[in-house]
Amino acid sequence: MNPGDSSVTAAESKQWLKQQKQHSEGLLSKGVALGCCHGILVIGQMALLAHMLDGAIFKQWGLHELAAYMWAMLAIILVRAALSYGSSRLCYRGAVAIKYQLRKDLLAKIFHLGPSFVAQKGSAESAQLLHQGVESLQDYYAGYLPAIAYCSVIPLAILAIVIPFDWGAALIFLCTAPFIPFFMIMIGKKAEALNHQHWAKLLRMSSHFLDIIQGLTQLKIFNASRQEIAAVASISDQYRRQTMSILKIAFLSSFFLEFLASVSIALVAVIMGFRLYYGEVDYLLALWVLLLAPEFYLPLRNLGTQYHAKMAGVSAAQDMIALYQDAAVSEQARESEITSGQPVGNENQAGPFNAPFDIHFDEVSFAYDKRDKALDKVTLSFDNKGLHAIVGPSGAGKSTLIETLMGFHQPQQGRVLINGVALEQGNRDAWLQHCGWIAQQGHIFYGELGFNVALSEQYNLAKIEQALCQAGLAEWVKSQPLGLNTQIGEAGAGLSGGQRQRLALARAFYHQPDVLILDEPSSHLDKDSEAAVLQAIKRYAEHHLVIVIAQRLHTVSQADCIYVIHQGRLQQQGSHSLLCQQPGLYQQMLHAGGRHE
Ligand SMILES: Nc1ncnc2c1ncn2[C@@H]1O[C@H](COP(=O)(O)OP(=O)(O)OP(=O)(O)O)[C@@H](O)[C@H]1O
Repeated sequence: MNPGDSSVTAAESKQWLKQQKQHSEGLLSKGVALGCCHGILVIGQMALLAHMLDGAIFKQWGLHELAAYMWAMLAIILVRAALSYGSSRLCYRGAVAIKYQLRKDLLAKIFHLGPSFVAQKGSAESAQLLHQGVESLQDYYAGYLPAIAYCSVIPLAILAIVIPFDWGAALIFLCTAPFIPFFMIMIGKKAEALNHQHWAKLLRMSSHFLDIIQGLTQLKIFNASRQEIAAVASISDQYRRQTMSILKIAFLSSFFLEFLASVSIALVAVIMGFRLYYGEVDYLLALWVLLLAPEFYLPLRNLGTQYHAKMAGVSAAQDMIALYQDAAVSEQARESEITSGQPVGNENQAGPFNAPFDIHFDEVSFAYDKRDKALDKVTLSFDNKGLHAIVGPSGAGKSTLIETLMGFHQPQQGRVLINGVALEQGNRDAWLQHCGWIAQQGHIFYGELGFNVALSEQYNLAKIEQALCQAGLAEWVKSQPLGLNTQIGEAGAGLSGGQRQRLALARAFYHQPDVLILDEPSSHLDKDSEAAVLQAIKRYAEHHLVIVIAQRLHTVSQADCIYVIHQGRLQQQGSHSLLCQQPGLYQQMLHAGGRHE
């Protein structure tokens, strides 16, 4: 799904945003309640002020008569200040609690949808949704939603109290108030569409920036940086123009709201002035109504200033809902597979998978969207331990086969059976807990070396040292002044290709997965280190299942079983010595020096 192409309507988005209030653990409601009390108390404060002015100006009161009112005034000001502080703080904390929960949920959904979803959507867009998208909800929950509540409570409270004293003044309030929300809705319609386009453009711009930063070296080498800078300038300019259009609407709407509010207050003042002149009301009442008039329009004016927070929140929420829907569809597909699938083997095993594992691909076919089959009726088995290798030319389907084994792709035909249970019938997350996967470019996280091996701040020192030793990295770590506390830069900056690969291997040895999958585990290593690492892998395979993807055939000559894949089909299988004697692709690859493009 492209951003901005979301099929989620604004109404659904608003409904969904309201439902998320439950994550604020009541903080938002308490904050709004305090805010309402703060707003309602203004009626008393203005009544006191009116009495004081009336007394001091028209009744010639001295300090003694005014003192009681002044103390009451001080008390009310202090109470209102405390209520205002408490309300803002609770609303802020409520919004933070909602954001925290949403980030957790969204991240869980992204994990559930897996790497293929992130690859399709774009990592920058996913990150932007998690960061900026969720962040834009802060003002929605802490600003816009309370403003809505104040609008429906405070003006009504003022009306309800003014009516018994002077229904005429209440009538003026009642007639002028609807102009403001009416005008806001008119402007909001136009601004809503613009805001959604603005959000979509922001997502595209983030993707573009990330692409450029990641490919900076390539762009420099191929002298393409100028075109890219021009492309970025053009996207940024479109974004700037869109931002200006939104700002124009925001300024215009603020101006009209202020204008309408000022005209309304002036109208109240003029009408009350005439009524006072003709003796319909006394000074005290006229003064009180006049002091209350700005307070009556204040929540409506505040709502106007919070309106952009609402639109930004609604736009971001549309993409979040789309993500939830994608996750729900994937979940449903999995559930329907479970209910419609024929139970295979022992049904009780369908829950958590238990080691040791026998893996069987039963006529598995899979094609990426509208592409030729990447896997075509593949039938093969991996025993519960030993070294197994998958070889084949580039684009043969080796990675797809492994990703299907890890449940990232659902076969369109056939099944992957783990201990006799179809993978889609069990819990994929439980299965993944038993797998360790070292991709060709194993990801190295920003952080300390020890963390990068254990993927946790708390680690077992002896285990980590053993893992580093197995991966041939122990000597290098010892030579570092900070040892395991050595800081590693983003994506392994500061490490050579070989060190990164060994670090990723050490991670696998530390975690001791039952099924270890390695993609070209020695591609960045020199001959001596390669032999040592292959030896360590072979030793690991004595008690675990290890599956190695390789194009360099000498790295798999010791494998217990080699599977040769070509154009998504299993072409040959057997030991190195057997395949060497068999005419076929393996022989051709051997003669071509291990590679076959
Ligand atoms: N995300 C994707 N979307 C569409 N097609 C894909 C995608 N990933 C792979 N393919 C296609 O599926 C086929 C198998 O790809 P795969 O990556 O599994 O091959 P491979 O054997 O691992 O290649 P290599 O050794 O070069 O990594 C190829 O034709 C490839 O173009």
